[in-house]
Amino acid sequence: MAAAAATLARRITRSGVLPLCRRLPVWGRAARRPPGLPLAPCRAFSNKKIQVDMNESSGVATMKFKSPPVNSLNLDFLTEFCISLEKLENDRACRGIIITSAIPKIFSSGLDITEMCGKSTEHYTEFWRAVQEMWLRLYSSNMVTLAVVNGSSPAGGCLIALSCDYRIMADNPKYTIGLNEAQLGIVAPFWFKDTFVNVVGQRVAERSLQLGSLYPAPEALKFGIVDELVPEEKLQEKATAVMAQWLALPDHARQITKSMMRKAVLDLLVAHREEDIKNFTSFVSKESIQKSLRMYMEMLKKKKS
Ligand SMILES: CCCC/C=C/CC(=O)SCCNC(=O)CCNC(=O)[C@H](O)C(C)(C)COP(=O)(O)OP(=O)(O)OC[C@H]1O[C@@H](n2cnc3c(N)ncnc32)[C@H](O)[C@@H]1OP(=O)(O)O
Repeated sequence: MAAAAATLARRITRSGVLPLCRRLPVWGRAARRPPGLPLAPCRAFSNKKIQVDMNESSGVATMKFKSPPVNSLNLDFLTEFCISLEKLENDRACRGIIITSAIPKIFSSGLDITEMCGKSTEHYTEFWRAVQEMWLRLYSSNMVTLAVVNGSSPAGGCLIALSCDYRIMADNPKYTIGLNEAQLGIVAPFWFKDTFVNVVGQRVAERSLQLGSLYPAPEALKFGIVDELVPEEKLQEKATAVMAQWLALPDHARQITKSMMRKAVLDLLVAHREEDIKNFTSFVSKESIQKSLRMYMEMLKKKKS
Protein backbone atom coordinates (compact mmCIF):
# COMPACT_ATOMS: atom_id res chain seq x y z
CA MET A 1 0.00 0.00 0.00
CA ALA A 2 2.75 2.43 0.97
CA ALA A 3 4.73 1.43 -2.15
CA ALA A 4 1.68 2.05 -4.39
CA ALA A 5 1.14 5.43 -2.79
CA ALA A 6 4.75 6.37 -3.34
CA THR A 7 4.55 5.33 -7.02
CA LEU A 8 1.39 7.37 -7.51
CA ALA A 9 2.92 10.34 -5.76
CA ARG A 10 6.00 10.07 -7.97
CA ARG A 11 3.76 10.15 -11.05
CA ILE A 12 1.84 13.12 -9.68
CA THR A 13 5.05 14.96 -8.92
CA ARG A 14 6.37 14.26 -12.44
CA SER A 15 3.17 15.56 -14.01
CA GLY A 16 3.62 18.80 -12.13
CA VAL A 17 0.83 18.66 -9.57
CA LEU A 18 3.18 19.53 -6.77
CA PRO A 19 5.94 21.24 -8.69
CA LEU A 20 7.79 22.53 -5.67
CA CYS A 21 7.56 19.61 -3.30
CA ARG A 22 10.46 17.30 -3.50
CA ARG A 23 9.36 14.84 -0.87
CA LEU A 24 7.26 11.86 -1.71
CA PRO A 25 4.40 11.13 0.61
CA VAL A 26 5.08 8.08 2.73
CA TRP A 27 3.00 6.38 5.37
CA GLY A 28 3.38 8.12 8.73
CA ARG A 29 6.74 9.68 8.07
CA ALA A 30 6.85 11.50 11.38
CA ALA A 31 9.86 10.74 13.52
CA ARG A 32 8.62 8.16 15.99
CA ARG A 33 9.93 8.39 19.52
CA PRO A 34 10.68 4.98 21.03
CA PRO A 35 8.67 4.53 24.26
CA GLY A 36 10.55 5.38 27.42
CA LEU A 37 12.89 7.89 25.85
CA PRO A 38 12.74 11.50 27.02
CA LEU A 39 10.86 14.01 24.87
CA ALA A 40 12.85 15.23 21.91
CA PRO A 41 13.95 18.82 22.36
CA CYS A 42 12.40 21.62 20.34
CA ARG A 43 14.54 22.79 17.47
CA ALA A 44 14.24 26.42 16.49
CA PHE A 45 15.47 28.62 13.72
CA SER A 46 14.83 32.26 13.46
CA ASN A 47 15.76 34.86 10.95
CA LYS A 48 14.78 38.47 11.05
CA LYS A 49 11.09 38.27 10.29
CA ILE A 50 9.89 34.76 11.10
CA GLN A 51 10.48 32.58 14.16
CA VAL A 52 10.21 28.83 13.58
CA ASP A 53 9.96 26.33 16.41
CA MET A 54 9.94 22.66 15.57
CA ASN A 55 8.53 20.25 18.13
CA GLU A 56 10.25 17.02 17.25
CA SER A 57 8.03 14.79 19.32
CA SER A 58 4.81 15.94 17.62
CA GLY A 59 6.33 16.66 14.20
CA VAL A 60 4.68 20.09 14.23
CA ALA A 61 6.48 23.35 13.52
CA THR A 62 5.13 26.73 14.56
CA MET A 63 5.94 29.68 12.32
CA LYS A 64 5.47 33.08 13.93
CA PHE A 65 5.54 36.23 11.87
CA LYS A 66 7.47 38.91 13.75
CA SER A 67 7.98 41.80 11.39
CA PRO A 68 6.76 45.03 13.04
CA PRO A 69 4.75 47.08 12.76
CA VAL A 70 2.22 45.00 10.79
CA ASN A 71 3.91 41.91 9.23
CA SER A 72 3.66 43.37 5.75
CA LEU A 73 4.95 41.03 3.07
CA ASN A 74 7.98 42.69 1.54
CA LEU A 75 10.66 40.98 -0.53
CA ASP A 76 12.79 40.05 2.49
CA PHE A 77 9.80 38.64 4.34
CA LEU A 78 8.66 36.60 1.34
CA THR A 79 12.17 35.25 0.77
CA GLU A 80 12.47 34.23 4.40
CA PHE A 81 9.02 32.65 4.32
CA CYS A 82 9.91 30.57 1.24
CA ILE A 83 13.23 29.43 2.74
CA SER A 84 11.53 28.44 6.01
CA LEU A 85 8.83 26.52 4.14
CA GLU A 86 11.43 24.73 2.06
CA LYS A 87 13.47 23.77 5.14
CA LEU A 88 10.40 22.32 6.83
CA GLU A 89 9.16 20.64 3.65
CA ASN A 90 12.51 18.85 3.35
CA ASP A 91 12.56 17.88 7.02
CA ARG A 92 11.17 14.36 7.20
CA ALA A 93 10.34 14.84 10.88
CA CYS A 94 7.99 17.73 10.14
CA ARG A 95 4.40 16.77 9.26
CA GLY A 96 2.51 19.95 10.06
CA ILE A 97 2.95 23.69 10.42
CA ILE A 98 1.01 26.22 12.41
CA ILE A 99 1.26 29.71 10.94
CA THR A 100 0.55 32.61 13.27
CA SER A 101 1.76 36.05 14.33
CA ALA A 102 3.86 37.36 17.18
CA ILE A 103 2.55 40.90 16.60
CA PRO A 104 -0.49 41.71 18.75
CA LYS A 105 -3.74 42.30 16.81
CA ILE A 106 -2.17 41.74 13.38
CA PHE A 107 -1.78 38.46 11.50
CA SER A 108 -0.41 40.17 8.36
CA SER A 109 -1.26 43.43 6.61
CA GLY A 110 -0.75 41.78 3.23
CA LEU A 111 1.69 42.72 0.51
CA ASP A 112 3.92 45.63 1.39
CA ILE A 113 2.43 48.46 -0.64
CA THR A 114 5.73 50.32 -0.70
CA GLU A 115 7.13 47.42 -2.80
CA MET A 116 4.55 48.30 -5.45
CA CYS A 117 5.08 52.09 -5.46
CA GLY A 118 7.64 54.05 -7.45
CA LYS A 119 9.94 51.11 -8.18
CA SER A 120 11.54 49.79 -11.38
CA THR A 121 10.10 47.07 -13.63
CA GLU A 122 12.96 44.80 -12.49
CA HIS A 123 11.94 45.32 -8.89
CA TYR A 124 8.25 44.59 -9.60
CA THR A 125 9.32 41.43 -11.46
CA GLU A 126 11.45 40.20 -8.58
CA PHE A 127 8.79 41.07 -6.03
CA TRP A 128 5.96 39.39 -7.91
CA ARG A 129 8.02 36.24 -8.53
CA ALA A 130 8.55 36.05 -4.76
CA VAL A 131 4.80 36.44 -4.12
CA GLN A 132 4.08 33.64 -6.60
CA GLU A 133 6.78 31.43 -5.09
CA MET A 134 5.38 31.89 -1.60
CA TRP A 135 1.90 30.87 -2.72
CA LEU A 136 3.09 27.92 -4.83
CA ARG A 137 5.07 26.52 -1.91
CA LEU A 138 2.36 27.02 0.67
CA TYR A 139 -0.58 25.91 -1.46
CA SER A 140 1.23 22.78 -2.67
CA SER A 141 2.75 21.86 0.68
CA ASN A 142 2.70 18.20 1.66
CA MET A 143 2.50 19.22 5.31
CA VAL A 144 -0.73 19.91 7.17
CA THR A 145 -0.95 23.70 7.17
CA LEU A 146 -2.98 25.43 9.85
CA ALA A 147 -3.49 29.19 9.99
CA VAL A 148 -4.05 30.62 13.44
CA VAL A 149 -5.31 34.08 12.55
CA ASN A 150 -4.72 36.04 15.74
CA GLY A 151 -5.33 39.50 14.27
CA SER A 152 -6.36 41.40 11.18
CA SER A 153 -5.50 39.79 7.90
CA PRO A 154 -6.27 41.79 4.76
CA ALA A 155 -5.39 40.88 1.14
CA GLY A 156 -2.06 38.99 0.98
CA GLY A 157 -2.44 38.11 4.68
CA CYS A 158 -5.80 36.58 3.89
CA LEU A 159 -4.24 34.71 0.95
CA ILE A 160 -1.78 33.05 3.32
CA ALA A 161 -4.64 31.92 5.55
CA LEU A 162 -6.76 30.77 2.57
CA SER A 163 -3.83 28.71 1.28
CA CYS A 164 -3.69 26.65 4.47
CA ASP A 165 -5.72 23.47 5.04
CA TYR A 166 -7.65 24.92 7.98
CA ARG A 167 -8.17 28.35 9.55
CA ILE A 168 -8.82 29.21 13.18
CA MET A 169 -9.45 32.86 13.95
CA ALA A 170 -9.47 34.73 17.25
CA ASP A 171 -13.04 35.50 18.26
CA ASN A 172 -12.69 39.28 18.16
CA PRO A 173 -14.92 41.42 15.91
CA LYS A 174 -12.17 44.05 15.75
CA TYR A 175 -10.05 41.68 13.67
CA THR A 176 -10.94 41.65 9.99
CA ILE A 177 -10.03 39.37 7.11
CA GLY A 178 -10.70 39.39 3.37
CA LEU A 179 -9.36 40.11 -0.09
CA ASN A 180 -9.83 43.89 -0.13
CA GLU A 181 -7.72 44.63 -3.23
CA ALA A 182 -10.63 46.41 -4.97
CA GLN A 183 -10.63 48.99 -2.16
CA LEU A 184 -7.08 49.90 -3.15
CA GLY A 185 -8.09 50.23 -6.82
CA ILE A 186 -6.17 47.07 -7.71
CA VAL A 187 -7.34 43.64 -8.84
CA ALA A 188 -6.66 40.36 -7.08
CA PRO A 189 -4.85 38.08 -9.57
CA PHE A 190 -6.60 34.94 -10.87
CA TRP A 191 -4.80 32.63 -8.47
CA PHE A 192 -5.84 34.71 -5.43
CA LYS A 193 -9.39 34.48 -6.79
CA ASP A 194 -9.15 30.72 -7.44
CA THR A 195 -7.81 30.07 -3.94
CA PHE A 196 -10.71 32.09 -2.52
CA VAL A 197 -13.31 30.29 -4.67
CA ASN A 198 -11.91 26.94 -3.53
CA VAL A 199 -12.57 27.94 0.08
CA VAL A 200 -15.86 29.88 -0.02
CA GLY A 201 -17.45 29.09 -3.39
CA GLN A 202 -18.19 31.22 -6.44
CA ARG A 203 -20.96 33.46 -5.10
CA VAL A 204 -19.33 34.60 -1.86
CA ALA A 205 -16.00 35.05 -3.66
CA GLU A 206 -17.51 37.08 -6.48
CA ARG A 207 -19.39 39.45 -4.20
CA SER A 208 -16.53 39.79 -1.72
CA LEU A 209 -13.92 40.43 -4.43
CA GLN A 210 -16.01 43.03 -6.26
CA LEU A 211 -16.69 44.89 -3.01
CA GLY A 212 -13.21 44.34 -1.61
CA SER A 213 -14.89 43.20 1.59
CA LEU A 214 -13.03 42.93 4.86
CA TYR A 215 -15.08 40.84 7.25
CA PRO A 216 -15.02 41.04 11.05
CA ALA A 217 -14.28 37.60 12.51
CA PRO A 218 -17.94 36.55 13.13
CA GLU A 219 -18.89 37.36 9.53
CA ALA A 220 -15.77 35.65 8.21
CA LEU A 221 -16.97 32.51 9.98
CA LYS A 222 -20.48 32.92 8.55
CA PHE A 223 -19.13 33.11 4.99
CA GLY A 224 -16.71 30.22 5.46
CA ILE A 225 -13.55 32.31 5.13
CA VAL A 226 -12.39 30.82 8.42
CA ASP A 227 -13.40 27.45 9.85
CA GLU A 228 -13.66 28.26 13.56
CA LEU A 229 -13.59 31.16 15.98
CA VAL A 230 -11.84 30.59 19.27
CA PRO A 231 -11.24 32.92 22.25
CA GLU A 232 -7.78 34.38 21.84
CA GLU A 233 -6.39 32.72 24.96
CA LYS A 234 -7.54 29.30 23.70
CA LEU A 235 -5.97 29.55 20.22
CA GLN A 236 -2.84 27.58 21.05
CA GLU A 237 -4.75 24.75 22.72
CA LYS A 238 -7.24 24.57 19.85
CA ALA A 239 -4.48 24.62 17.24
CA THR A 240 -2.76 21.67 18.93
CA ALA A 241 -6.04 19.71 18.99
CA VAL A 242 -6.90 20.47 15.35
CA MET A 243 -3.40 19.57 14.21
CA ALA A 244 -3.54 16.25 16.11
CA GLN A 245 -6.84 15.46 14.37
CA TRP A 246 -5.36 16.09 10.91
CA LEU A 247 -2.16 14.20 11.70
CA ALA A 248 -4.08 11.15 12.87
CA LEU A 249 -4.58 10.21 9.22
CA PRO A 250 -2.00 8.41 7.08
CA ASP A 251 0.08 11.13 5.39
CA HIS A 252 -0.04 9.66 1.89
CA ALA A 253 -3.84 9.54 1.68
CA ARG A 254 -4.24 13.10 2.91
CA GLN A 255 -1.43 14.42 0.71
CA ILE A 256 -2.67 12.77 -2.49
CA THR A 257 -6.21 14.00 -1.79
CA LYS A 258 -4.91 17.52 -1.17
CA SER A 259 -2.92 17.62 -4.38
CA MET A 260 -5.90 16.27 -6.32
CA MET A 261 -8.09 19.08 -4.96
CA ARG A 262 -5.51 21.81 -5.65
CA LYS A 263 -3.90 20.55 -8.87
CA ALA A 264 -5.88 22.58 -11.40
CA VAL A 265 -5.32 25.89 -9.65
CA LEU A 266 -1.61 25.25 -9.09
CA ASP A 267 -1.04 24.06 -12.65
CA LEU A 268 -2.62 27.19 -14.04
CA LEU A 269 -0.14 29.51 -12.37
CA VAL A 270 2.81 27.23 -13.14
CA ALA A 271 1.82 27.31 -16.82
CA HIS A 272 1.31 31.09 -16.88
CA ARG A 273 3.91 32.36 -14.44
CA GLU A 274 5.80 34.65 -16.80
CA GLU A 275 2.60 36.03 -18.30
CA ASP A 276 1.28 36.70 -14.79
CA ILE A 277 4.49 38.58 -13.90
CA LYS A 278 4.17 40.68 -17.08
CA ASN A 279 0.52 41.45 -16.26
CA PHE A 280 1.46 42.51 -12.75
CA THR A 281 4.38 44.73 -13.78
CA SER A 282 2.46 46.49 -16.54
CA PHE A 283 -0.64 46.92 -14.32
CA VAL A 284 1.24 48.24 -11.31
CA SER A 285 3.40 50.56 -13.45
CA LYS A 286 0.35 52.46 -14.74
CA GLU A 287 0.24 56.01 -13.42
CA SER A 288 -3.43 55.61 -12.43
CA ILE A 289 -2.57 52.55 -10.30
CA GLN A 290 0.43 54.27 -8.75
CA LYS A 291 -1.86 57.16 -7.85
CA SER A 292 -4.43 54.84 -6.23
CA LEU A 293 -1.73 53.11 -4.18
CA ARG A 294 -0.21 56.42 -3.04
CA MET A 295 -3.63 57.70 -2.02
CA TYR A 296 -4.30 54.52 -0.08
CA MET A 297 -1.00 54.83 1.79
CA GLU A 298 -1.81 58.46 2.59
CA MET A 299 -5.23 57.40 3.86
CA LEU A 300 -3.55 54.83 6.16
CA LYS A 301 -1.27 57.51 7.57
CA LYS A 302 -4.05 60.10 7.96
CA LYS A 303 -6.22 57.60 9.82
CA LYS A 304 -3.68 57.80 12.65
CA SER A 305 -3.76 61.58 13.09
C1 LIG B 1 -1.87 44.73 -8.55
C2 LIG B 1 -2.15 43.29 -8.47
C3 LIG B 1 -2.62 42.77 -7.15
C4 LIG B 1 -1.67 42.98 -6.03
C5 LIG B 1 -2.18 42.34 -4.81
C6 LIG B 1 -2.06 42.91 -3.63
C7 LIG B 1 -2.51 42.27 -2.40
C8 LIG B 1 -2.18 43.03 -1.15
O1 LIG B 1 -1.88 42.41 -0.18
S1 LIG B 1 -2.23 44.73 -1.19
C9 LIG B 1 -2.06 45.23 0.50
C10 LIG B 1 -3.40 45.35 1.13
N1 LIG B 1 -3.28 45.64 2.52
C11 LIG B 1 -4.10 46.46 3.16
O2 LIG B 1 -5.02 47.00 2.60
C12 LIG B 1 -3.84 46.67 4.62
C13 LIG B 1 -3.57 48.08 4.93
N2 LIG B 1 -3.32 48.25 6.36
C14 LIG B 1 -4.29 48.31 7.29
O3 LIG B 1 -5.46 48.19 7.02
C15 LIG B 1 -3.85 48.57 8.69
O4 LIG B 1 -2.54 49.04 8.66
C16 LIG B 1 -3.91 47.31 9.59
C17 LIG B 1 -5.35 46.92 9.87
C18 LIG B 1 -3.16 46.13 8.98
C19 LIG B 1 -3.22 47.65 10.94
O5 LIG B 1 -3.79 48.79 11.48
P1 LIG B 1 -3.04 49.59 12.65
O6 LIG B 1 -3.93 50.72 13.03
O7 LIG B 1 -2.64 48.63 13.71
O8 LIG B 1 -1.67 50.08 12.01
P2 LIG B 1 -1.46 51.30 11.00
O9 LIG B 1 -1.16 52.50 11.79
O10 LIG B 1 -2.53 51.36 10.00
O11 LIG B 1 -0.13 50.81 10.24
C20 LIG B 1 1.15 50.89 10.84
C21 LIG B 1 2.16 51.27 9.79
O12 LIG B 1 2.22 50.25 8.80
C22 LIG B 1 1.96 50.80 7.50
N3 LIG B 1 1.24 49.75 6.71
C23 LIG B 1 0.12 49.13 7.02
N4 LIG B 1 -0.19 48.22 6.09
C24 LIG B 1 0.78 48.29 5.16
C25 LIG B 1 1.02 47.58 3.94
N5 LIG B 1 0.20 46.59 3.49
N6 LIG B 1 2.10 47.87 3.25
C26 LIG B 1 2.97 48.83 3.67
N7 LIG B 1 2.80 49.54 4.82
C27 LIG B 1 1.71 49.27 5.55
C28 LIG B 1 1.07 52.01 7.79
O13 LIG B 1 1.12 52.90 6.73
C29 LIG B 1 1.75 52.55 9.03
O14 LIG B 1 2.95 53.17 8.63
P3 LIG B 1 3.50 54.47 9.40
O15 LIG B 1 3.72 54.04 10.82
O16 LIG B 1 4.74 54.84 8.69
O17 LIG B 1 2.43 55.54 9.30
